[in-house]
Amino acid sequence: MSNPESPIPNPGSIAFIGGGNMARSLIGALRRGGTPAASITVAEPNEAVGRQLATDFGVSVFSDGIEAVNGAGTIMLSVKPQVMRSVCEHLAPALAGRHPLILSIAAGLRIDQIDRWLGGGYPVVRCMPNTPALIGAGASGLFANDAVSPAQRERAQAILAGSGLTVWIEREDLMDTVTGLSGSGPAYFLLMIEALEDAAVDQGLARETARALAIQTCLGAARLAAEDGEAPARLRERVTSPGGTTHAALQAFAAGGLRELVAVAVAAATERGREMAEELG
Ligand SMILES: NC(=O)C1=CN([C@@H]2O[C@H](COP(=O)(O)OP(=O)(O)OC[C@H]3O[C@@H](n4cnc5c(N)ncnc54)[C@H](O)[C@@H]3O)[C@@H](O)[C@H]2O)C=CC1
Ligand SMILES: O=C(O)[C@@H]1CCC=N1
Repeated sequence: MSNPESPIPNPGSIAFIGGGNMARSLIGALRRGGTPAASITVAEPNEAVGRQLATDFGVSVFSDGIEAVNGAGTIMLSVKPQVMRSVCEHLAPALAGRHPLILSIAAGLRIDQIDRWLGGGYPVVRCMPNTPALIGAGASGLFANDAVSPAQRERAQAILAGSGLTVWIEREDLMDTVTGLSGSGPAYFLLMIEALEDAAVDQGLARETARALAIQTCLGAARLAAEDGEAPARLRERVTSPGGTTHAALQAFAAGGLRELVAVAVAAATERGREMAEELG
């Protein structure tokens, strides 16, 4: 495991195929970490999106992937899962002679699918980042196939580490679990912030005040869990006076089956990743 404070070795020349939200976050992190703009190319068919990337990060943007991958040592596949097959099949002839390192951040898609669509025999690292990557507070799981060399593992990790925590996952099927946990996870905590805010507003607190308190409470709890060294359950006990207010709230959560509901939600996200992979062949 590495944390965001780890030094970021120069990851070399990298081509992003798809310059949307996640790619933008990862490119921003690479640039902030000192990767020169000249080492980054992007294929992005949406002109406005591409122009903004070029303006903000100084990177070269092409409308066609073939131009973007020319000479790149690492290819980051950052398109939606639904277009990944056609994107890979389009790139295959241009990559066949040199087999560069392939990274994919697509939810669900398995390494064997991506490798097959590219023509086979590629070193592929499947990665699952999340949106807090935008501010360097992301969390990524990574899994490499056997064709990935130790140096390529380091390179893959360096590319993701600029945007936050990186963790190597021991089995590829668990990457769907990572997707259901941390890939989709920012949405769960944001939903909790929304719900807390709404509950307090219903009781009469001003929305602005409720939002500020809810956000800071989420941030504070996360920082405590990250920095204190105690397990989250112990930290929760410290908040919970016997017969007090927190106890009353936690009892309400338990009566509503919160833990079970969270397990069902994570399982639904995990399963959806697997289904998407099946649907896309
Ligand atoms: N949004 C999230 O929270 C996370 C997303 N992911 C994965 O990241 C990938 C990208 O997701 P987002 O950035 O959210 O989507 P997005 O829709 O913002 O970005 C995808 C980009 O690909 C471009 N594109 C479409 N066809 C293309 C082609 N043929 N060649 C090059 N570019 C093309 C689109 O114009 C778009 O800008 C997905 O596979 C998703 O599963 C992974 C982790 C978290
Ligand atoms: O919802 C999705 O499919 C993507 C993958 C993880 C987060 N967003």
